[in-house]
Amino acid sequence: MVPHRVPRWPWWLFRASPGWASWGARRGCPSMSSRPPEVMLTQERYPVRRLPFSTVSEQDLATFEHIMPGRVSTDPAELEAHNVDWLRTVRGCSKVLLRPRTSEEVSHVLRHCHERNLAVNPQGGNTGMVGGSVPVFDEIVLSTALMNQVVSFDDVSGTLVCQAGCVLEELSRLVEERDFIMPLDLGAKGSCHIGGNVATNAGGLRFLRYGSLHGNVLGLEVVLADGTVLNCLTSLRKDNTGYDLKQLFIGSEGTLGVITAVSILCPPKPKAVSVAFLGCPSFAEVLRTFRTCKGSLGEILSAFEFMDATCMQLVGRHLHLACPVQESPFYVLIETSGSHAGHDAEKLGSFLEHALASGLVTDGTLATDQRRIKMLWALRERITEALGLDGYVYKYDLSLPVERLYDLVTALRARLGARAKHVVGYGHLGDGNLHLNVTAEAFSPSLLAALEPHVYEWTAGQQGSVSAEHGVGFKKRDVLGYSKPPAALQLMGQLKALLDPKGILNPYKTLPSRA
Ligand SMILES: O=C(O)CC[C@@H](O)C(=O)O
Ligand SMILES: [Zn+2]
Repeated sequence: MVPHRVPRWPWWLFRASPGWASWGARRGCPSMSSRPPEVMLTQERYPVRRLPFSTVSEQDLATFEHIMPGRVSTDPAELEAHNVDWLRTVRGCSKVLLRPRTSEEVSHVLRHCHERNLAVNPQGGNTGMVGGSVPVFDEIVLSTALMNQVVSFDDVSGTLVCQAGCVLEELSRLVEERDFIMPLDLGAKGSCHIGGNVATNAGGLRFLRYGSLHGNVLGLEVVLADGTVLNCLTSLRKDNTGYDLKQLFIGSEGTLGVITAVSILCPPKPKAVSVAFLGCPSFAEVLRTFRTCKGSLGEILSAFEFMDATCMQLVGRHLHLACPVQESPFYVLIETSGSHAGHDAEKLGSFLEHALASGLVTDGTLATDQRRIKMLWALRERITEALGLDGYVYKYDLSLPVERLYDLVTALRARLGARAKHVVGYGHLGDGNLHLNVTAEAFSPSLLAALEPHVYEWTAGQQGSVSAEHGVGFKKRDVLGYSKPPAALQLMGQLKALLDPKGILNPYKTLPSRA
């Protein structure tokens, strides 16, 4: 059985400054008695200027109402949740929320916005990490929430075709009932939309086994800035007819077009899943364990995650999750997924025996039933949540050579000393992806100055990437130069100008501000 993991980000546990719990920002939020301080407006915290877009007039509202009767909102209370990111770090001041149901409606909206020079912020589940899904100023929020129809599922090929607003967890349930799984899984699956996943090229926990959405997405329907509907919603495995245009929109964060439907390839559901949670005496041993594990487990290895001792302490302190093995400097979570329980158990058993005997790991526990698998995954998946309860969090999502993955964490601890509350490293080691998080009592410009550009310079020194899987959004747009050459950035700007000449789609995101 595929483990059922934490269903959605527990948004209410996050805080943007110490001393208060986040309030009312997301769907399904419980009512809380005291209202927390508002998140600072992005335009106040960051040096960003509004571009000369038009502002929405009564006439525009009437046009939208005509396009989608009853699905145009100007209610400030309703807009609040769409203006603030789930980490409660950025906030726009949009006055209009549109909820189309069809790509035709999206097309009519964009045609009108293009003519009128109105900026638009496409929004899925608003679960992003880099401020890409909320307006910076007063961009119109174009939500995919009501575009939630499954079009078809082919249980021979495993191809799912659905609208962009389908929630990942609901799609997972649907395909699992038919003995398939979604090729991606994220902690945010209870809220995130498949269109948002594709627009941000979300990575997640199944990347090691099934690869990126650039490989799993077979086709897309996209509405361009001028309202043109680009129907590339093919379900073909092979289609070598010139430029693979859909790839342009995967990871473009709604800056080149609005994804309205997706055709995606789902792998067969593994018949046997096991999870081993192991303690390692040092990072060198974590690396050796990874190497050995790849060699011994081969095709059944489906995840190799790691976390350091501080992460474990924080999930213990803030979430009361108990460490299932002896305390260790590092922990790894290894998942296997295969088609034959006996065969997988034999392979995993001999790998674990070897790892323990040779001192690669000092202690470990193995789960094969769904309840324990879920428990072990929670230790890794809920680190973000524990960090959110620790204070203000500075987040870095880096791609690095796996041998150097932890060096920056150690170096930063020495560099920051008592200025940081905690410096932790965890992530998708199997993908060379480090989540470096630094917590502090509150946001401080001087701590930020100690972190940036140092973290980015260090990453560039390793030929790494400043965004492995979280994307660029608003927060990382001015550090792209650390990972991309000027000619690549120039070409990105040219593509943007070609597809969205007025720059109305998700402005202030993805492209450098001085492009
Ligand atoms: O909070 C983070 O920095 C990472 C979140 C997510 O990508 C994860 O892998 O847990
Ligand atoms: Zn991650």
